[in-house]
Amino acid sequence: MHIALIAHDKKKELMVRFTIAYQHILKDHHLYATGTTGKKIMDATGLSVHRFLSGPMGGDQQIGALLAENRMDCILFFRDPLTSQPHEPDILALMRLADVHNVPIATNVAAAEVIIRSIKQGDLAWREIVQQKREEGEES
Ligand SMILES: O=C(CO)COP(=O)(O)O
Repeated sequence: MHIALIAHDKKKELMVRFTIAYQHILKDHHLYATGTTGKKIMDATGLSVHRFLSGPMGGDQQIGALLAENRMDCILFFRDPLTSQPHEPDILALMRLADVHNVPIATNVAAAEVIIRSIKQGDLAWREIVQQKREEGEES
């Protein structure tokens, strides 16, 4: 499973604690993150994370590009709804693309816990079929 991890500044500590708690599941998947979030996760857990640019510099858009190609299977995005973000349009675009492509997206830790447990149970295995179809389409 290709999993994107993103957290706004006031939610980064929560994301770090989340990734420590679910490290035993996350370690079996391909992890991606925006720049600062990814660094904090790697420092705290030792997990291998592919880091994109920092969110305000275009990291959300880079993850959005993978979503648009159906190369991302779920997004765990701990948003801060109480602080305005300079790159709000990028954030909205990311969430829109998740809806366009039916990619599960959690925007808070409670939803992220549901998604991570369902990944463990294999409930998102249907995403592998989506990926397979995409790869077949690329070959033809
Ligand atoms: O701003 C973000 C998401 O919108 C997160 O970016 P950073 O992980 O680089 O702080």
